[in-house]
Amino acid sequence: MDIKIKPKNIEFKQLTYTVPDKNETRDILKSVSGEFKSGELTAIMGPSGAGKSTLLNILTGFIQTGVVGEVKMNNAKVSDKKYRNQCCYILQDDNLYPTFTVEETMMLSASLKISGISLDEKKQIVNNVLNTLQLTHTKSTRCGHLSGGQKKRLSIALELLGNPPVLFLDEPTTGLDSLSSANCIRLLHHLSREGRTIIFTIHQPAASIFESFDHIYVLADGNCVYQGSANNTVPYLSSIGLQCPHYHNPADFLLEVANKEYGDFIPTLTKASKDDRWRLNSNFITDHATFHEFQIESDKTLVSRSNSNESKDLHVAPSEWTKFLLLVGRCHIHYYRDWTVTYLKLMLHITTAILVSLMYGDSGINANKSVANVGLFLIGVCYLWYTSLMPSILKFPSEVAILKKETFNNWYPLRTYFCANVLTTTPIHIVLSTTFSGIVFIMTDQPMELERFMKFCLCFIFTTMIADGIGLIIGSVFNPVNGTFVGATLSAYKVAFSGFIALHSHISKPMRLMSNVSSMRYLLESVVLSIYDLNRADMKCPNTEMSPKLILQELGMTANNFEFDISVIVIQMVAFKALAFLLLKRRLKKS
Ligand SMILES: Nc1ncnc2c1ncn2[C@@H]1O[C@H](COP(=O)(O)OP(=O)(O)OP(=O)(O)O)[C@@H](O)[C@H]1O
Repeated sequence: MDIKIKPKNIEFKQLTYTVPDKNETRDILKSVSGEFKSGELTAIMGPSGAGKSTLLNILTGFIQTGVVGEVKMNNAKVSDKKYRNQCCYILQDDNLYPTFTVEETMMLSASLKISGISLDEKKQIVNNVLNTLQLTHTKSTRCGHLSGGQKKRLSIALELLGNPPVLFLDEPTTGLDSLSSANCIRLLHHLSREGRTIIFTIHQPAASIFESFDHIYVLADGNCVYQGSANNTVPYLSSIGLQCPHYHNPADFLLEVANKEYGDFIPTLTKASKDDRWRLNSNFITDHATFHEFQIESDKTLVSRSNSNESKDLHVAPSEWTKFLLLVGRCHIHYYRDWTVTYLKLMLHITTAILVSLMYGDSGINANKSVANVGLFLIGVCYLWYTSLMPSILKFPSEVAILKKETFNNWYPLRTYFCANVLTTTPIHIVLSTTFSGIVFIMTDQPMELERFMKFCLCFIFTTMIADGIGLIIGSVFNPVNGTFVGATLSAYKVAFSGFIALHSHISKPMRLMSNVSSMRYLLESVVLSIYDLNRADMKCPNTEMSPKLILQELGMTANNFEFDISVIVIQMVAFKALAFLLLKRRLKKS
Protein backbone atom coordinates (compact mmCIF):
# COMPACT_ATOMS: atom_id res chain seq x y z
CA MET A 1 0.00 0.00 0.00
CA ASP A 2 1.33 3.45 -0.93
CA ILE A 3 1.58 6.44 1.34
CA LYS A 4 -1.33 8.74 0.70
CA ILE A 5 -0.02 12.11 -0.36
CA LYS A 6 -2.40 14.40 -2.18
CA PRO A 7 -0.61 15.59 -5.33
CA LYS A 8 0.39 19.25 -5.10
CA ASN A 9 1.80 20.97 -8.17
CA ILE A 10 3.50 24.33 -7.92
CA GLU A 11 2.90 26.60 -10.86
CA PHE A 12 4.37 30.05 -11.35
CA LYS A 13 3.75 32.47 -14.17
CA GLN A 14 5.57 35.59 -15.36
CA LEU A 15 7.45 35.93 -12.10
CA THR A 16 9.51 39.10 -11.83
CA TYR A 17 11.35 40.13 -8.71
CA THR A 18 12.67 43.67 -8.49
CA VAL A 19 14.91 45.22 -5.86
CA PRO A 20 15.99 48.83 -5.40
CA ASP A 21 19.54 49.44 -6.60
CA LYS A 22 20.96 52.91 -5.79
CA ASN A 23 18.53 55.29 -7.50
CA GLU A 24 17.25 52.64 -9.87
CA THR A 25 15.73 49.19 -9.65
CA ARG A 26 17.18 45.83 -10.62
CA ASP A 27 15.33 42.76 -11.84
CA ILE A 28 16.64 39.67 -10.09
CA LEU A 29 14.10 37.39 -11.78
CA LYS A 30 12.86 38.33 -15.25
CA SER A 31 9.42 37.01 -16.03
CA VAL A 32 10.13 33.35 -15.36
CA SER A 33 7.43 30.67 -15.54
CA GLY A 34 7.31 26.97 -14.82
CA GLU A 35 5.59 24.06 -13.18
CA PHE A 36 7.01 21.72 -10.54
CA LYS A 37 4.97 18.56 -10.28
CA SER A 38 4.22 16.15 -7.48
CA GLY A 39 6.12 12.88 -7.62
CA GLU A 40 9.05 14.63 -9.29
CA LEU A 41 12.47 15.50 -8.00
CA THR A 42 13.07 19.05 -9.19
CA ALA A 43 16.45 20.78 -9.06
CA ILE A 44 16.87 24.52 -9.53
CA MET A 45 20.32 25.06 -11.00
CA GLY A 46 22.39 27.91 -12.37
CA PRO A 47 25.59 29.86 -11.88
CA SER A 48 26.21 31.76 -8.64
CA GLY A 49 24.01 34.85 -8.45
CA ALA A 50 21.59 33.56 -11.11
CA GLY A 51 18.59 33.87 -8.78
CA LYS A 52 18.13 30.25 -7.53
CA SER A 53 17.66 31.06 -3.84
CA THR A 54 15.49 34.04 -4.77
CA LEU A 55 13.16 31.81 -6.81
CA LEU A 56 13.01 29.26 -3.98
CA ASN A 57 12.27 31.99 -1.45
CA ILE A 58 9.44 33.32 -3.60
CA LEU A 59 7.94 29.86 -4.11
CA THR A 60 7.97 29.21 -0.36
CA GLY A 61 6.47 32.62 0.40
CA PHE A 62 9.57 33.82 2.25
CA ILE A 63 9.84 36.74 -0.17
CA GLN A 64 6.59 38.51 -1.05
CA THR A 65 7.38 42.19 -1.50
CA GLY A 66 8.81 43.23 -4.85
CA VAL A 67 7.33 40.18 -6.56
CA VAL A 68 5.07 40.49 -9.61
CA GLY A 69 3.42 37.43 -11.14
CA GLU A 70 1.52 34.43 -9.93
CA VAL A 71 2.51 31.49 -7.73
CA LYS A 72 -0.06 28.78 -7.11
CA MET A 73 -0.27 25.35 -5.56
CA ASN A 74 -3.25 23.67 -7.13
CA ASN A 75 -5.72 26.52 -6.51
CA ALA A 76 -4.12 28.13 -3.48
CA LYS A 77 -2.08 31.30 -3.82
CA VAL A 78 1.33 31.58 -2.17
CA SER A 79 -0.03 34.12 0.32
CA ASP A 80 -2.82 31.73 1.45
CA LYS A 81 -2.50 29.81 4.68
CA LYS A 82 -3.59 26.70 2.77
CA TYR A 83 -0.47 27.00 0.59
CA ARG A 84 1.88 27.52 3.52
CA ASN A 85 0.40 24.63 5.48
CA GLN A 86 1.32 22.18 2.74
CA CYS A 87 4.98 23.23 2.49
CA CYS A 88 8.11 22.74 4.47
CA TYR A 89 11.25 24.72 3.85
CA ILE A 90 14.54 23.16 4.85
CA LEU A 91 17.14 25.88 4.97
CA GLN A 92 20.80 25.51 4.13
CA ASP A 93 21.86 25.82 7.77
CA ASP A 94 20.55 23.04 9.98
CA ASN A 95 19.25 25.05 12.90
CA LEU A 96 18.98 22.57 15.76
CA TYR A 97 19.33 22.89 19.53
CA PRO A 98 22.79 21.38 20.16
CA THR A 99 22.01 20.18 23.69
CA PHE A 100 19.09 17.95 22.64
CA THR A 101 19.50 14.38 21.40
CA VAL A 102 18.19 13.26 18.03
CA GLU A 103 15.40 11.28 19.68
CA GLU A 104 14.34 14.18 21.91
CA THR A 105 14.32 16.56 18.96
CA MET A 106 12.26 14.13 16.91
CA MET A 107 9.81 13.42 19.72
CA LEU A 108 9.26 17.12 20.30
CA SER A 109 8.68 17.75 16.61
CA ALA A 110 6.27 14.77 16.48
CA SER A 111 4.39 16.03 19.54
CA LEU A 112 4.11 19.53 18.08
CA LYS A 113 2.80 18.22 14.76
CA ILE A 114 0.74 15.16 15.53
CA SER A 115 -2.07 14.68 18.02
CA GLY A 116 -4.65 12.02 18.79
CA ILE A 117 -2.26 9.06 19.03
CA SER A 118 -0.58 7.39 21.97
CA LEU A 119 3.01 7.97 23.01
CA ASP A 120 3.96 4.48 21.80
CA GLU A 121 2.49 5.16 18.37
CA LYS A 122 4.37 8.46 18.25
CA LYS A 123 7.58 6.65 19.15
CA GLN A 124 6.92 4.14 16.41
CA ILE A 125 6.49 6.89 13.84
CA VAL A 126 9.69 8.57 15.01
CA ASN A 127 11.56 5.25 14.84
CA ASN A 128 10.26 4.58 11.34
CA VAL A 129 11.31 7.97 10.04
CA LEU A 130 14.72 7.68 11.71
CA ASN A 131 15.10 4.25 10.20
CA THR A 132 14.19 5.51 6.73
CA LEU A 133 16.75 8.27 7.04
CA GLN A 134 19.34 5.90 8.47
CA LEU A 135 19.60 7.82 11.71
CA THR A 136 18.58 5.09 14.14
CA HIS A 137 22.11 4.66 15.48
CA THR A 138 22.30 8.40 16.30
CA LYS A 139 19.14 8.40 18.47
CA SER A 140 20.94 9.23 21.68
CA THR A 141 23.51 11.56 20.12
CA ARG A 142 23.19 15.25 20.89
CA CYS A 143 22.49 17.33 17.77
CA GLY A 144 25.63 19.38 18.38
CA HIS A 145 27.71 16.21 17.86
CA LEU A 146 26.14 15.08 14.56
CA SER A 147 28.04 15.20 11.28
CA GLY A 148 26.95 17.61 8.53
CA GLY A 149 25.18 14.85 6.58
CA GLN A 150 23.41 13.55 9.68
CA LYS A 151 22.25 17.06 10.58
CA LYS A 152 20.84 17.50 7.09
CA ARG A 153 19.00 14.17 7.29
CA LEU A 154 17.69 15.06 10.72
CA SER A 155 16.39 18.40 9.39
CA ILE A 156 14.52 16.48 6.70
CA ALA A 157 13.30 13.87 9.21
CA LEU A 158 11.89 16.58 11.48
CA GLU A 159 9.76 17.97 8.69
CA LEU A 160 8.69 14.56 7.40
CA LEU A 161 6.90 13.92 10.69
CA GLY A 162 4.20 16.34 9.55
CA ASN A 163 3.90 14.37 6.28
CA PRO A 164 4.22 17.48 4.06
CA PRO A 165 3.27 17.07 0.40
CA VAL A 166 5.76 19.76 -0.71
CA LEU A 167 9.38 20.04 0.43
CA PHE A 168 11.65 22.94 -0.48
CA LEU A 169 15.35 22.61 0.27
CA ASP A 170 18.00 25.28 -0.12
CA GLU A 171 21.25 23.65 -1.25
CA PRO A 172 20.81 20.41 0.72
CA THR A 173 24.16 19.02 -0.49
CA THR A 174 26.33 22.03 0.32
CA GLY A 175 29.03 21.11 2.80
CA LEU A 176 28.55 17.35 2.29
CA ASP A 177 31.09 14.97 0.78
CA SER A 178 30.22 13.15 -2.44
CA LEU A 179 28.87 10.04 -0.70
CA SER A 180 26.70 12.03 1.73
CA SER A 181 25.47 14.21 -1.17
CA ALA A 182 24.51 11.09 -3.13
CA ASN A 183 22.72 9.67 -0.07
CA CYS A 184 20.87 12.92 0.47
CA ILE A 185 19.67 13.06 -3.15
CA ARG A 186 18.78 9.35 -3.00
CA LEU A 187 16.59 10.08 -0.01
CA LEU A 188 14.90 13.02 -1.74
CA HIS A 189 14.34 10.85 -4.77
CA HIS A 190 12.70 8.25 -2.58
CA LEU A 191 10.46 10.89 -0.99
CA SER A 192 9.39 12.20 -4.38
CA ARG A 193 8.31 8.68 -5.32
CA GLU A 194 5.86 8.77 -2.44
CA GLY A 195 4.04 11.47 -4.38
CA ARG A 196 5.69 14.50 -2.79
CA THR A 197 6.81 17.56 -4.69
CA ILE A 198 10.50 17.95 -3.94
CA ILE A 199 12.17 21.18 -5.03
CA PHE A 200 15.73 22.13 -4.18
CA THR A 201 18.59 24.31 -5.33
CA ILE A 202 21.95 22.78 -6.12
CA HIS A 203 25.27 24.12 -7.36
CA GLN A 204 27.30 21.62 -9.33
CA PRO A 205 25.96 18.05 -9.12
CA ALA A 206 28.07 15.03 -10.07
CA ALA A 207 26.92 13.27 -13.25
CA SER A 208 25.44 10.30 -11.38
CA ILE A 209 23.40 12.59 -9.13
CA PHE A 210 22.35 14.80 -12.02
CA GLU A 211 20.87 11.82 -13.89
CA SER A 212 18.46 11.14 -11.06
CA PHE A 213 16.76 14.54 -11.30
CA ASP A 214 13.35 14.25 -12.94
CA HIS A 215 13.11 17.92 -13.71
CA ILE A 216 15.69 20.65 -13.78
CA TYR A 217 15.04 24.34 -13.93
CA VAL A 218 18.09 26.33 -14.94
CA LEU A 219 18.47 30.04 -14.31
CA ALA A 220 21.03 32.46 -15.75
CA ASP A 221 20.96 36.20 -15.04
CA GLY A 222 17.40 35.84 -13.71
CA ASN A 223 16.14 34.12 -16.90
CA CYS A 224 15.03 30.54 -17.28
CA VAL A 225 17.39 28.95 -19.80
CA TYR A 226 16.19 25.35 -19.55
CA GLN A 227 13.32 23.45 -18.02
CA GLY A 228 13.09 19.75 -18.68
CA SER A 229 14.44 16.40 -17.69
CA ALA A 230 18.10 15.87 -16.92
CA ASN A 231 18.31 13.28 -19.70
CA ASN A 232 17.10 15.79 -22.27
CA THR A 233 19.80 18.36 -21.48
CA VAL A 234 22.24 17.23 -24.15
CA PRO A 235 19.64 17.02 -26.98
CA TYR A 236 18.21 20.37 -25.87
CA LEU A 237 21.55 22.14 -26.06
CA SER A 238 22.40 20.43 -29.29
CA SER A 239 19.08 21.68 -30.77
CA ILE A 240 20.52 25.18 -30.61
CA GLY A 241 23.95 24.16 -31.83
CA LEU A 242 25.75 23.57 -28.55
CA GLN A 243 27.36 20.12 -28.57
CA CYS A 244 28.28 18.66 -25.21
CA PRO A 245 31.76 17.10 -25.56
CA HIS A 246 32.00 13.34 -25.05
CA TYR A 247 32.75 12.25 -21.47
CA HIS A 248 31.78 15.70 -20.22
CA ASN A 249 29.29 15.95 -17.36
CA PRO A 250 26.12 17.43 -18.96
CA ALA A 251 25.46 19.37 -15.74
CA ASP A 252 28.89 21.03 -15.99
CA PHE A 253 28.36 21.80 -19.66
CA LEU A 254 24.95 23.31 -18.96
CA LEU A 255 26.41 25.56 -16.26
CA GLU A 256 29.31 26.58 -18.52
CA VAL A 257 26.79 27.61 -21.18
CA ALA A 258 24.72 29.50 -18.58
CA ASN A 259 27.97 31.16 -17.47
CA LYS A 260 28.49 32.38 -21.07
CA GLU A 261 31.75 30.44 -21.45
CA TYR A 262 30.83 29.64 -25.09
CA GLY A 263 29.34 33.07 -25.85
CA ASP A 264 26.10 34.75 -24.85
CA PHE A 265 23.38 32.21 -25.60
CA ILE A 266 21.06 33.46 -22.85
CA PRO A 267 18.45 35.14 -25.14
CA THR A 268 18.33 32.08 -27.45
CA LEU A 269 18.09 29.67 -24.52
CA THR A 270 15.42 31.79 -22.81
CA LYS A 271 13.28 31.48 -25.92
CA ALA A 272 14.00 27.78 -26.40
CA SER A 273 13.22 26.96 -22.76
CA LYS A 274 9.54 27.73 -23.32
CA ASP A 275 9.21 24.53 -25.36
CA ASP A 276 7.80 21.92 -22.98
CA ARG A 277 8.72 18.87 -25.07
CA TRP A 278 11.91 18.50 -22.99
CA ARG A 279 9.87 17.80 -19.95
CA LEU A 280 9.78 14.30 -18.50
CA ASN A 281 6.74 12.33 -19.53
CA SER A 282 4.76 11.85 -16.30
CA ASN A 283 4.09 8.19 -17.23
CA PHE A 284 7.79 7.63 -16.98
CA ILE A 285 7.68 8.27 -13.25
CA THR A 286 4.76 5.94 -12.65
CA ASP A 287 6.42 3.22 -14.74
CA HIS A 288 9.68 3.63 -12.87
CA ALA A 289 8.38 4.03 -9.36
CA THR A 290 11.59 2.59 -8.00
CA PHE A 291 14.43 4.29 -9.75
CA HIS A 292 17.18 1.89 -10.91
CA GLU A 293 20.21 2.44 -8.68
CA PHE A 294 18.38 4.77 -6.30
CA GLN A 295 16.65 2.07 -4.35
CA ILE A 296 16.46 2.76 -0.65
CA GLU A 297 16.88 -0.15 1.73
CA SER A 298 14.11 0.84 4.05
CA ASP A 299 11.48 1.79 1.51
CA LYS A 300 8.88 -0.03 3.56
CA THR A 301 9.32 1.84 6.79
CA LEU A 302 7.39 4.98 5.91
CA VAL A 303 4.74 2.82 4.29
CA SER A 304 4.31 0.84 7.48
CA ARG A 305 3.87 4.15 9.25
CA SER A 306 0.91 5.02 7.05
CA ASN A 307 -0.55 1.53 7.41
CA SER A 308 -0.36 1.49 11.16
CA ASN A 309 -2.18 4.78 11.38
CA GLU A 310 -4.49 4.27 8.45
CA SER A 311 -7.61 5.21 10.33
CA LYS A 312 -6.11 8.24 12.04
CA ASP A 313 -5.52 11.69 10.68
CA LEU A 314 -1.89 12.49 11.45
CA HIS A 315 -2.35 16.05 10.31
CA VAL A 316 -4.45 17.09 13.27
CA ALA A 317 -2.08 19.45 15.03
CA PRO A 318 -2.27 19.63 18.82
CA SER A 319 -3.94 22.58 20.52
CA GLU A 320 -1.94 25.73 21.17
CA TRP A 321 -2.08 24.99 24.90
CA THR A 322 -0.41 21.60 24.35
CA LYS A 323 2.22 23.26 22.17
CA PHE A 324 2.78 25.83 24.90
CA LEU A 325 3.37 23.12 27.50
CA LEU A 326 5.73 21.28 25.16
CA LEU A 327 7.73 24.45 24.57
CA VAL A 328 7.86 25.19 28.30
CA GLY A 329 9.32 21.70 28.72
CA ARG A 330 11.89 22.30 25.99
CA CYS A 331 12.90 25.69 27.47
CA HIS A 332 13.34 24.07 30.90
CA ILE A 333 15.54 21.28 29.58
CA HIS A 334 17.51 23.80 27.52
CA TYR A 335 18.21 26.00 30.55
CA TYR A 336 18.90 22.99 32.76
CA ARG A 337 21.48 21.62 30.32
CA ASP A 338 23.12 24.95 29.54
CA TRP A 339 25.02 25.27 32.80
CA THR A 340 26.17 28.82 31.99
CA VAL A 341 22.57 30.02 32.21
CA THR A 342 21.84 28.55 35.59
CA TYR A 343 24.69 27.06 37.64
CA LEU A 344 27.42 29.50 36.61
CA LYS A 345 25.10 32.46 37.17
CA LEU A 346 24.04 31.14 40.55
CA MET A 347 27.65 30.68 41.67
CA LEU A 348 28.56 34.17 40.46
CA HIS A 349 25.57 35.72 42.23
CA ILE A 350 26.47 34.02 45.50
CA THR A 351 30.15 35.01 45.24
CA THR A 352 29.38 38.61 44.28
CA ALA A 353 26.76 38.98 47.02
CA ILE A 354 29.24 37.75 49.65
CA LEU A 355 32.08 39.96 48.40
CA VAL A 356 29.91 43.08 48.20
CA SER A 357 28.41 42.40 51.62
CA LEU A 358 31.84 41.96 53.19
CA MET A 359 32.79 45.33 51.76
CA TYR A 360 29.77 47.14 53.22
CA GLY A 361 29.66 45.35 56.60
CA ASP A 362 26.86 46.64 58.85
CA SER A 363 25.73 49.42 56.52
CA GLY A 364 22.10 48.38 57.01
CA ILE A 365 21.98 49.34 60.65
CA ASN A 366 24.80 51.85 61.02
CA ALA A 367 23.49 55.40 60.53
CA ASN A 368 26.97 56.67 59.66
CA LYS A 369 27.00 54.35 56.65
CA SER A 370 23.55 55.19 55.34
CA VAL A 371 24.85 56.91 52.18
CA ALA A 372 27.07 53.90 51.56
CA ASN A 373 24.04 51.68 52.14
CA VAL A 374 22.13 53.43 49.33
CA GLY A 375 25.27 53.04 47.20
CA LEU A 376 25.14 49.32 47.99
CA PHE A 377 21.57 49.19 46.69
CA LEU A 378 22.64 50.92 43.49
CA ILE A 379 25.47 48.42 43.07
CA GLY A 380 23.01 45.56 43.58
CA VAL A 381 20.53 46.99 41.10
CA CYS A 382 23.29 47.61 38.52
CA TYR A 383 24.81 44.16 39.01
CA LEU A 384 21.52 42.32 38.52
CA TRP A 385 20.61 44.70 35.70
CA TYR A 386 23.76 43.95 33.69
CA THR A 387 23.84 40.21 34.35
CA SER A 388 20.26 39.95 33.15
CA LEU A 389 20.41 42.46 30.29
CA MET A 390 23.43 41.10 28.43
CA PRO A 391 22.32 37.43 28.07
CA SER A 392 18.89 38.67 26.97
CA ILE A 393 20.45 40.86 24.28
CA LEU A 394 22.16 37.74 22.91
CA LYS A 395 19.19 35.39 23.31
CA PHE A 396 17.10 36.21 20.24
CA PRO A 397 20.00 36.70 17.79
CA SER A 398 21.21 33.20 18.71
CA GLU A 399 17.77 31.64 18.37
CA VAL A 400 16.29 33.64 15.54
CA ALA A 401 17.33 31.13 12.85
CA ILE A 402 15.72 28.23 14.76
CA LEU A 403 12.60 30.30 15.39
CA LYS A 404 12.40 31.29 11.75
CA LYS A 405 12.59 27.66 10.66
CA GLU A 406 10.15 26.32 13.22
CA THR A 407 7.52 29.06 12.95
CA PHE A 408 7.68 29.08 9.15
CA ASN A 409 7.19 25.32 9.06
CA ASN A 410 4.13 25.61 11.32
CA TRP A 411 5.60 23.92 14.39
CA TYR A 412 4.03 26.60 16.60
CA PRO A 413 3.04 30.28 16.50
CA LEU A 414 5.64 32.80 17.69
CA ARG A 415 3.41 33.98 20.56
CA THR A 416 3.39 30.43 22.00
CA TYR A 417 7.18 30.32 21.98
CA PHE A 418 7.38 33.80 23.52
CA CYS A 419 4.96 33.02 26.35
CA ALA A 420 6.72 29.70 27.06
CA ASN A 421 10.02 31.53 27.21
CA VAL A 422 8.69 34.17 29.62
CA LEU A 423 7.15 31.50 31.83
CA THR A 424 10.40 29.53 31.95
CA THR A 425 12.74 32.44 32.58
CA THR A 426 10.62 34.03 35.33
CA PRO A 427 11.37 31.38 38.02
CA ILE A 428 15.06 31.54 37.06
CA HIS A 429 15.03 35.32 37.57
CA ILE A 430 13.25 34.87 40.90
CA VAL A 431 15.72 32.28 42.21
CA LEU A 432 18.84 34.14 41.05
CA SER A 433 17.84 37.60 42.26
CA THR A 434 16.41 36.33 45.55
CA THR A 435 19.66 34.48 46.25
CA PHE A 436 21.68 37.62 45.59
CA SER A 437 19.46 40.06 47.46
CA GLY A 438 18.83 37.65 50.34
CA ILE A 439 22.55 37.23 51.03
CA VAL A 440 23.13 40.99 50.82
CA PHE A 441 20.16 41.73 53.09
CA ILE A 442 21.32 39.37 55.81
CA MET A 443 25.06 40.01 55.62
CA THR A 444 24.79 43.81 55.64
CA ASP A 445 22.50 43.93 58.70
CA GLN A 446 19.43 45.34 57.05
CA PRO A 447 16.45 45.48 59.48
CA MET A 448 15.29 41.93 60.12
CA GLU A 449 11.61 42.33 59.34
CA LEU A 450 9.81 39.94 57.01
CA GLU A 451 7.91 42.67 55.16
CA ARG A 452 11.08 44.64 54.46
CA PHE A 453 12.91 41.49 53.39
CA MET A 454 10.17 40.51 50.96
CA LYS A 455 9.85 43.99 49.51
CA PHE A 456 13.63 44.25 49.22
CA CYS A 457 13.86 40.96 47.30
CA LEU A 458 10.86 41.85 45.15
CA CYS A 459 12.58 45.02 43.92
CA PHE A 460 15.60 43.00 42.81
CA ILE A 461 13.40 40.40 41.12
CA PHE A 462 11.78 43.20 39.13
CA THR A 463 15.22 44.60 38.33
CA THR A 464 16.18 41.39 36.52
CA MET A 465 12.82 41.13 34.80
CA ILE A 466 12.85 44.72 33.52
CA ALA A 467 16.45 44.32 32.34
CA ASP A 468 15.44 41.06 30.64
CA GLY A 469 12.61 42.87 28.80
CA ILE A 470 14.90 45.67 27.64
CA GLY A 471 17.54 43.10 26.62
CA LEU A 472 14.99 41.23 24.51
CA ILE A 473 13.95 44.50 22.82
CA ILE A 474 17.57 45.33 21.97
CA GLY A 475 18.22 41.73 20.85
CA SER A 476 15.17 41.85 18.57
CA VAL A 477 16.48 44.90 16.76
CA PHE A 478 20.28 44.76 16.79
CA ASN A 479 22.91 42.17 16.03
CA PRO A 480 24.95 40.97 19.06
CA VAL A 481 27.85 43.42 18.55
CA ASN A 482 25.68 46.52 18.20
CA GLY A 483 23.24 45.18 20.78
CA THR A 484 25.82 44.89 23.55
CA PHE A 485 27.06 48.41 22.77
CA VAL A 486 23.54 49.86 22.81
CA GLY A 487 22.72 47.92 25.97
CA ALA A 488 25.80 49.17 27.80
CA THR A 489 25.17 52.79 26.74
CA LEU A 490 21.51 52.66 27.72
CA SER A 491 22.38 51.18 31.09
CA ALA A 492 24.89 53.96 31.75
CA TYR A 493 22.12 56.52 31.10
CA LYS A 494 19.81 54.64 33.41
CA VAL A 495 22.37 54.69 36.21
CA ALA A 496 22.86 58.43 35.69
CA PHE A 497 19.11 58.94 36.02
CA SER A 498 18.70 56.61 38.97
CA GLY A 499 18.36 59.53 41.39
CA PHE A 500 21.43 58.74 43.49
CA ILE A 501 24.45 59.86 41.47
CA ALA A 502 22.61 63.07 40.58
CA LEU A 503 19.77 63.63 43.04
CA HIS A 504 16.37 63.97 41.46
CA SER A 505 15.86 67.38 43.08
CA HIS A 506 19.25 68.64 41.82
CA ILE A 507 18.81 68.02 38.12
CA SER A 508 17.23 70.42 35.62
CA LYS A 509 13.54 70.18 34.71
CA PRO A 510 13.94 68.64 31.22
CA MET A 511 16.38 66.10 32.62
CA ARG A 512 13.97 65.36 35.44
CA LEU A 513 11.43 64.36 32.80
CA MET A 514 13.86 61.75 31.54
CA SER A 515 14.49 60.61 35.05
CA ASN A 516 10.73 60.20 35.50
CA VAL A 517 10.62 57.49 32.83
CA SER A 518 13.82 55.76 33.87
CA SER A 519 13.12 52.30 35.27
CA MET A 520 16.24 52.38 37.39
CA ARG A 521 14.98 55.42 39.25
CA TYR A 522 11.86 53.55 40.35
CA LEU A 523 13.84 50.39 41.09
CA LEU A 524 16.34 52.21 43.31
CA GLU A 525 13.65 54.27 45.02
CA SER A 526 11.61 51.17 45.81
CA VAL A 527 14.65 49.41 47.31
CA VAL A 528 15.46 52.47 49.46
CA LEU A 529 11.83 52.73 50.59
CA SER A 530 11.70 49.05 51.46
CA ILE A 531 14.53 49.66 53.95
CA TYR A 532 14.00 53.22 55.23
CA ASP A 533 10.23 53.70 54.92
CA LEU A 534 7.51 51.77 56.80
CA ASN A 535 8.04 53.83 59.99
CA ARG A 536 11.51 52.48 60.52
CA ALA A 537 12.91 53.03 64.03
CA ASP A 538 16.12 55.00 64.47
CA MET A 539 19.33 53.26 63.60
CA LYS A 540 22.47 52.38 65.55
CA CYS A 541 24.84 55.25 66.34
CA PRO A 542 22.38 57.65 67.95
CA ASN A 543 24.85 60.56 68.00
CA THR A 544 24.41 61.13 64.32
CA GLU A 545 21.60 63.28 63.06
CA MET A 546 20.80 60.78 60.36
CA SER A 547 17.36 59.21 60.74
CA PRO A 548 15.49 57.08 58.17
CA LYS A 549 13.17 60.04 57.51
CA LEU A 550 16.09 62.37 56.90
CA ILE A 551 17.71 59.93 54.49
CA LEU A 552 14.57 59.82 52.39
CA GLN A 553 14.36 63.62 52.50
CA GLU A 554 18.01 64.01 51.46
CA LEU A 555 17.51 61.69 48.52
CA GLY A 556 14.31 63.48 47.49
CA MET A 557 12.34 60.27 47.84
CA THR A 558 8.77 60.50 49.00
CA ALA A 559 7.66 58.22 51.81
CA ASN A 560 4.79 55.79 51.14
CA ASN A 561 5.66 55.69 47.44
CA PHE A 562 6.60 52.01 47.32
CA GLU A 563 3.32 50.80 45.82
CA PHE A 564 3.39 53.58 43.22
CA ASP A 565 6.98 52.69 42.24
CA ILE A 566 6.15 49.00 41.93
CA SER A 567 3.09 49.81 39.78
CA VAL A 568 5.24 51.86 37.37
CA ILE A 569 7.80 49.04 37.30
CA VAL A 570 5.15 46.39 36.53
CA ILE A 571 3.63 48.53 33.76
CA GLN A 572 7.06 49.10 32.23
CA MET A 573 7.92 45.41 32.51
CA VAL A 574 4.75 44.31 30.69
CA ALA A 575 5.21 47.04 28.07
CA PHE A 576 8.83 46.03 27.44
CA LYS A 577 7.96 42.35 27.03
CA ALA A 578 5.07 43.18 24.66
CA LEU A 579 7.31 45.47 22.62
CA ALA A 580 10.01 42.77 22.49
CA PHE A 581 7.44 40.33 21.10
CA LEU A 582 6.28 42.75 18.39
CA LEU A 583 9.85 43.58 17.40
CA LEU A 584 10.81 39.92 17.27
CA LYS A 585 7.79 39.21 15.07
CA ARG A 586 8.82 42.03 12.77
CA ARG A 587 12.38 40.75 12.65
CA LEU A 588 11.29 37.24 11.69
CA LYS A 589 9.03 38.67 8.99
CA LYS A 590 11.78 40.88 7.62
CA SER A 591 14.46 38.21 7.63
N1 LIG B 1 17.16 41.99 -1.55
C1 LIG B 1 18.14 42.09 -2.45
N2 LIG B 1 18.71 43.28 -2.74
C2 LIG B 1 19.68 43.39 -3.66
N3 LIG B 1 20.14 42.36 -4.38
C3 LIG B 1 19.61 41.15 -4.15
C4 LIG B 1 18.59 40.93 -3.18
N4 LIG B 1 18.26 39.64 -3.20
C5 LIG B 1 19.03 39.05 -4.11
N5 LIG B 1 19.85 39.95 -4.69
C6 LIG B 1 20.83 39.69 -5.75
O1 LIG B 1 20.20 38.83 -6.67
C7 LIG B 1 21.14 37.94 -7.24
C8 LIG B 1 20.63 36.52 -7.11
O2 LIG B 1 20.72 36.14 -5.74
P1 LIG B 1 20.46 34.62 -5.28
O3 LIG B 1 20.83 34.52 -3.87
O4 LIG B 1 19.08 34.25 -5.66
O5 LIG B 1 21.49 33.86 -6.21
P2 LIG B 1 21.83 32.31 -6.24
O6 LIG B 1 21.63 31.89 -7.65
O7 LIG B 1 21.10 31.59 -5.21
O8 LIG B 1 23.39 32.40 -5.92
P3 LIG B 1 24.31 31.38 -5.09
O9 LIG B 1 24.35 30.13 -5.89
O10 LIG B 1 25.63 32.08 -5.09
O11 LIG B 1 23.71 31.22 -3.74
C9 LIG B 1 22.46 38.19 -6.54
O12 LIG B 1 23.25 38.99 -7.38
C10 LIG B 1 22.07 38.93 -5.29
O13 LIG B 1 23.07 39.82 -4.91
